[in-house]
Amino acid sequence: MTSTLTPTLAGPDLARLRATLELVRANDTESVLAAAMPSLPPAERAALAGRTRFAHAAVLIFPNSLDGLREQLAAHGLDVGAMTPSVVVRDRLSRRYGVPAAELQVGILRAPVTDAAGQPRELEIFAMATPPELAHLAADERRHGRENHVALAVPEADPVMLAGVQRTTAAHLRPDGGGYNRHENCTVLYFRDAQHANPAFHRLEMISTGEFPPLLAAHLRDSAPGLGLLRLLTGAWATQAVATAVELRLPDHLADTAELPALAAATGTHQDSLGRLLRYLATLDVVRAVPAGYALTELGELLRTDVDGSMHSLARMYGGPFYRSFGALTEAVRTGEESFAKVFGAHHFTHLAGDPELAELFHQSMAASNAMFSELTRLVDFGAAGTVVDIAGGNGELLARVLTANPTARGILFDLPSALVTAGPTLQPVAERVTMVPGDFTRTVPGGGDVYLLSRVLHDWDDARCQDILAICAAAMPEHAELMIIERLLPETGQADSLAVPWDIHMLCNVGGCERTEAHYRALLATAGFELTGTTPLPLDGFLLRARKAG
Ligand SMILES: C[S@@+](CC[C@H](N)C(=O)[O-])C[C@H]1O[C@@H](n2cnc3c(N)ncnc32)[C@H](O)[C@@H]1O
Repeated sequence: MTSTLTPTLAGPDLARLRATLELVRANDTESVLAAAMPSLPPAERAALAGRTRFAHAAVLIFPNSLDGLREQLAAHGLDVGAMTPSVVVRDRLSRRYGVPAAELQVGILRAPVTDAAGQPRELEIFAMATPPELAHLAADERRHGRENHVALAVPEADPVMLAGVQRTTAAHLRPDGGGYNRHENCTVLYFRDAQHANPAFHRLEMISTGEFPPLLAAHLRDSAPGLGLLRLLTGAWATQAVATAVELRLPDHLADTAELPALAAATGTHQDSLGRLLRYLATLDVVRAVPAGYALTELGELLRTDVDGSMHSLARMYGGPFYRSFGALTEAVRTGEESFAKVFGAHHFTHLAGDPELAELFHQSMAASNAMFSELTRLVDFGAAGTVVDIAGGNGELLARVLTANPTARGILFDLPSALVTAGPTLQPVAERVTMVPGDFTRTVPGGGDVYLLSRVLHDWDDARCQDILAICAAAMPEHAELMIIERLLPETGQADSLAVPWDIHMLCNVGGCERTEAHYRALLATAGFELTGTTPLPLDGFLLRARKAG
């Protein structure tokens, strides 16, 4: 049945059409990318612009009828081609509003547009015939602009290039479905930023000639609502799977055999269950499947007990005591007091003092980040230092490295007695040049040193305690001595992806301390009469902060 209605274009739709037309005229590929993904770094934006081309911007309008719409649009200066039916937008509207698809009539019209630089682009117009009973749908869509999008063509897509384009985009926008259009032989990937301030950029469409089945399947999988959340919610399972593997010394045994029966025998485990654990560990990139069974990945190698930089103690701490205290994180956030003390009945270091085995495990686990220490000894020449005093130096891992790299330097390891008893094996190769001094840094620290190290100590404490520790160091340090602090630094602005951010929560939960920005440390140092003289990055998001007494 043909409608005899003359379509009327509502004022708001005309305004939205004009705004979209203006957007097409005013933009090029780079500016569309900049607007759609403001957090995309300029170098990546330029690379993406080199592989894509701004093709069109789209808007959905709501005339009362689709018949004669071309003529209506022409009367408003929009020269559109023939209308084709839209299945994708119709089905999305049908699902969104619970209206049977058969009751919705949606067409696509395209108007060629030339941008300011003379480049050919298009205005894509989706039009839904809107009888009065669908007016609510039109009002809601106009308000939220959910079907607005900008489209980029990927002219010479190949599987590797398109995977890079997809990954780069997905780091800034959420994958939001897509499909392969057999008639036009093109693959379309949708991305979404529902919070974008400009509704025109709520959706981004990437159109590539050709069919890319594995890539499209992965994109559709990532598009499922809740997938990211499921990954977050199962993070604890990953922690426990790794901790269990380490508890069973599985990484050590995997260094000898790949076969499941032999692994089950060596670890004293139920073979089928061990197989299931290994299959899960493979998805976490800790092991990989090989013809005979499983082998360690590069990451898994770090969980062996006999490798330099082993993280096996850290896995036991994070899957053990710290796992239990994280279970009470809500309490820490509620009160601002560390949950470790609630769970174990005493502050972290008091608890360790009464449990030598746990103290040993903790100090070994601190050594898991010794990549920071190797870089420090590479960056700093301690040759002329004379005496290096490591304040709260734990089991001596850092001091041993400093003295090994600087054969003329001498060292003092200062820490609580419970820590010093764990230091013997670590310091053994440099034992002749080291003095161990037990003590409490809230009372005194050794004087007469040339370099004072404070590695990962200040983040254990609140500002008031840090000021005390720094003041006690200042009082003990000769005028010429240098203070070297190793800490992670919170980003000064924004949400930069720094390990300091999760570790700040770790500090809240386990010791009642916090991570800080560089400015925060500068201010703390100033209260004790120190001047920050330099900040140098170290591996694992660590930093070396160098300070001297202000003149
Ligand atoms: C996080 S660990 C850092 C260890 C080492 N500096 C490192 O970077 O691996 C903190 C150290 O502070 C020590 N500590 C805690 N309270 C102390 C106190 N009151 N006096 C001296 N050392 C203390 C602990 O024993 C522990 O070795």
